[in-house]
Amino acid sequence: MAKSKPKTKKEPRKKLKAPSFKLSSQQKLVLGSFLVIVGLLLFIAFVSFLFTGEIDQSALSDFTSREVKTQNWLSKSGAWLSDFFIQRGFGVASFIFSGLIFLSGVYVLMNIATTKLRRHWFWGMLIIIWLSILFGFFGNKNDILGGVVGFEINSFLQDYIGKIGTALLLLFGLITYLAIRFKVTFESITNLFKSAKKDIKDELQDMKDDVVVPFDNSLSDEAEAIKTAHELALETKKQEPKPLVTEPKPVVTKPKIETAPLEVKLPEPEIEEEPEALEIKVEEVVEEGSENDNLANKLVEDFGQFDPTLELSKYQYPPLDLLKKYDTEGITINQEELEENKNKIVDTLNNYKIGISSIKATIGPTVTLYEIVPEAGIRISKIKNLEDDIALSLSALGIRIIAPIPGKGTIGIEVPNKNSTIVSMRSVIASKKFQASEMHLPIALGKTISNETFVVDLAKMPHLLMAGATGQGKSVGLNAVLTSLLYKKHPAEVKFVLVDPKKVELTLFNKIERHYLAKLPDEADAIITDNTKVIHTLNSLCIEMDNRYEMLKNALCRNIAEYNAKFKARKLNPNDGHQYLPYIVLVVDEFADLIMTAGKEVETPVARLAQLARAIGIHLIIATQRPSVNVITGIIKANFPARIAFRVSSKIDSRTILDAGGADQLIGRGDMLYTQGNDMIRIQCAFVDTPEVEKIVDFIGAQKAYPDAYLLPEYVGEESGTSLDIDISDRDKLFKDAAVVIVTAQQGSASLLQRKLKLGYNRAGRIIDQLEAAGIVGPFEGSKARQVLITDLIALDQHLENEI
Ligand SMILES: Nc1ncnc2c1ncn2[C@@H]1O[C@H](COP(=O)(O)OP(=O)(O)OP(=O)(O)O)[C@@H](O)[C@H]1O
Repeated sequence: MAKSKPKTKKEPRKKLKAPSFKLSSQQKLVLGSFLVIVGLLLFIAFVSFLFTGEIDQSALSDFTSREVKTQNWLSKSGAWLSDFFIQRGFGVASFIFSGLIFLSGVYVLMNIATTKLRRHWFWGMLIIIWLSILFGFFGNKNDILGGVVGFEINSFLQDYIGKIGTALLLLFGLITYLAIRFKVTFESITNLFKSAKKDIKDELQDMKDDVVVPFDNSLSDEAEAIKTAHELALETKKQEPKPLVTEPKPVVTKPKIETAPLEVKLPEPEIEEEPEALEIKVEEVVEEGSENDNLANKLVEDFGQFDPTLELSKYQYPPLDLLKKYDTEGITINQEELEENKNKIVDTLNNYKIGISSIKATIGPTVTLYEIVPEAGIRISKIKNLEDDIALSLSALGIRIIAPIPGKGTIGIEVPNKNSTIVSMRSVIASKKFQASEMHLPIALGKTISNETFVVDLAKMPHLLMAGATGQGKSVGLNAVLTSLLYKKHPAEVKFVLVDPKKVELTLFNKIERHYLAKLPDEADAIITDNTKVIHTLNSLCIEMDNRYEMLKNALCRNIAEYNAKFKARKLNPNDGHQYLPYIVLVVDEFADLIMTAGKEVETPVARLAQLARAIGIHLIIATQRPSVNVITGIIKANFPARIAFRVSSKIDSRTILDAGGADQLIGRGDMLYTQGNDMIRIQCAFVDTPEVEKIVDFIGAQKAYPDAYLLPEYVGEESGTSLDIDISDRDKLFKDAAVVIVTAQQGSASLLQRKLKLGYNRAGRIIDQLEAAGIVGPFEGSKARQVLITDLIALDQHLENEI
């Protein structure tokens, strides 16, 4: 008897529950609109009751008689319901009922899962009771504020704990509600007060500043300083409106250089939607309130968003002080030099009967740009052809003529400064532009001719080709790129794969192996110097790429940013093989060497990665000192739209890198041209020398690290591939390990193997087939994991022994 009781109790409950989850769309429409209307009717009746309740009192006793009329806007039913809920129930808090019923209707109509709704009802009811008691505390029995319930509970409480006790109990209820519902803590309240105090203080300070300095001359932002300089230049021009053909005066712009040391402040990494072209096609993600979403929301509510940096939460970004300040930093204006150059340019052009209507100079760190506006009727090509003549007359190397300067309507003549200044890494890292940038992979390359810090996003490039003759600043450039990323990205967010056939340039980075580097499993060194290992690494990256695509496809995401955002929002289950994906930056310091020795074996995976890897966060930086066509082949060039050229020895080399001349006219020592497909920008590369890099890696290396470098999937060369044969001797090396993983987890899925053993998709698939042949897992079952036929590890051992 006792046993049969729960059965009879459970069965009807199951039957009752089922239809509530399986309403057809039509039923949902009917039920949803019914609830919405009931909610609205109740609300109207309640509002009306506030005005007509008293008058209708007498009519309530004669509810059945049709003669008795009521004033409520919903007539008798309205009067009766309002009386029931408000007067005899919970007072004005009953309005919340109408809201809850209305909300329920909306949930049913919009097909939103009911978990959240249940929570609304639970908290709603508690608020109704609390409000009713609160209002009852101040009211009397017939008061509509608290209703009968509020009044009765109050009188009960006051009998036992008195008025003060009841008031304190109400306060306690409020605190409990805030603590549970909104996760309010004592700290958060004190912090709120503190920040409010600070805001007021700041506001007052701002007001003070506004009054004292109406125009701030000591602007720290370079861009603004330059703008001001231009404005001043314009003003000067206005004062001298007469354009002198024979004696044009240069208007000197004197950009202000930022010297104040800035503290490195890193904004929270933020994932943005990426609008770039994408390789994989996925179905539209249906943002419906599915059970998964609800679970994710609940997890986020309970534990907050997933924080990839948690494992190294105490990680400190390198401070700015590790970077050197240079004496030769800061632009000095040599008025004589400017005047002299201007005269020479004007004279040379005059010799060829080219008149100038105005000339203006902008002094950059290495070159000065003279912008000239020729007189009407002068052909631009005529000036362009005089490049060599102007260079001769100025007796200077590295003259470059930009005719016309895109978007400006002037012709630019770049003349190297006699004394060039160093652009320190420190100044670009400290710049507001870099600090405030919210790019995925920000790189501070250096300063432009107008002395603005030049910051680009590697994730948008999406790959970078760097070339230049030896000794012109390539290695410094690579270090600048790596340093920028180290200053801005947490070890959890980016990993480097460093290939250094020269064996000296990147060795320093060994110290941050367990923080920032990625390597092949079982490899002693993370920095790859051996050519065969480079091939393995490149192929391994291709496998990583395929794996990542698979993960993105399963997660219905188009790119890494979307995927990581979804993972952070706990919408992807790690048990399904999902994990937070760091960006991977592959740096090859001497590509020519690799191509010469390995040819196609290197070119093919590099081209494949370059073509496909952008969406899944693998970016390539390839440097070479031999920019010839057999190194930078067509297929490589086609996939590297972003290119940097340091000085090269011939126009042909310049054409190979940039598809245009110009790199042969640079002056070296970090003077470079950058292009991302269209315009070419002249930049002075930021200078960071080896001791500075050493200090940075020492600083990072001394901190707590991950147990190992980021492991790339293992690549098994073609020669060691296995067949699908049942032959035991042909099995994969990892067959036994895989069997253990599968039997332990009791889940026959290839993605489990991929994750646990760090394998590529194809290899994991092959092992699964071998496991099937060995009778360890069952046959393919579509989207479901295969059945595991061995129950535990002892049985597995026996099974394998019997095979031999
Ligand atoms: N941005 C820069 N600012 C000032 N000087 C620089 C800059 N870049 C390079 N130099 C100078 O040029 C020298 C050579 O630079 P770097 O070692 O980067 O050349 P490289 O192109 O890598 O040469 P190699 O190919 O032989 O390694 C540096 O030691 C430094 O003195």
